[in-house]
Amino acid sequence: MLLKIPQLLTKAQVASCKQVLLDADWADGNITAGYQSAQAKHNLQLPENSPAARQLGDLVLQALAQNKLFMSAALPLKIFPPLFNCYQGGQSFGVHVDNAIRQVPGTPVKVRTDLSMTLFFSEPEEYEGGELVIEDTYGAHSVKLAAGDMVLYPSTSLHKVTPVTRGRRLASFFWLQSMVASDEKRSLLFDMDMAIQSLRQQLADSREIVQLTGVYHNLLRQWAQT
Ligand SMILES: O=C(O)CCC(=O)C(=O)O
Ligand SMILES: [Fe+2]
Repeated sequence: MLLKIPQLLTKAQVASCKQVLLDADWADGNITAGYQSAQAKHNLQLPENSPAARQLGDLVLQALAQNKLFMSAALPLKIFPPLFNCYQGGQSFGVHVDNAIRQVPGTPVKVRTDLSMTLFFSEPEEYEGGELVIEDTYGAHSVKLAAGDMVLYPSTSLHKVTPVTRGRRLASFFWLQSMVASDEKRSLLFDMDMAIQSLRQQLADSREIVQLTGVYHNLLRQWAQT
């Protein structure tokens, strides 16, 4: 599932995050790249355990926890602490696939990457290029969102970031392990949850809605790992 989460952060939150990002010390993006992606990755990144990364990462995690659309679509089990990147002066990230397993730095915790996220901090008009291009069986999808918006996509997809030829593209990127590993099953649960919520707005809680809610939870019970 390729999904936009609009306005995960308010414009005021984006502005204060950007200030922290602009004052931070950046490193070469290859610090977290795997063997294949290191050849393709040309950008800057905040060191994983830098105070700026952890402060902003916590803010992003709090916003995610409060976002119903994200929770319903992702059904998160473990979220990798958000990382932050910057592309400028022609920098890009060639086509790659994200590593299947990532260890949370300084801990024994391993996260299987089911979903990948990019949260945009720069407005589209602030830079030229910098599209996140995600491939699926239907073709290539070019994503460039307003600051504060986030995209969620299956970590199994090949993807790339096109060269930033003007301005600067600041973003947060991270991964999560879902309670439901299968993208297909998770998408079914998401569709069902959206339909039930919409029905509930139109009709009073009828027996049928309660029954459908029961089916949702019974499927989740069968498919989820906790
Ligand atoms: O910058 C982005 O939008 C994506 C970054 C990415 O694909 C990665 O770091 O693996
Ligand atoms: Fe990636």
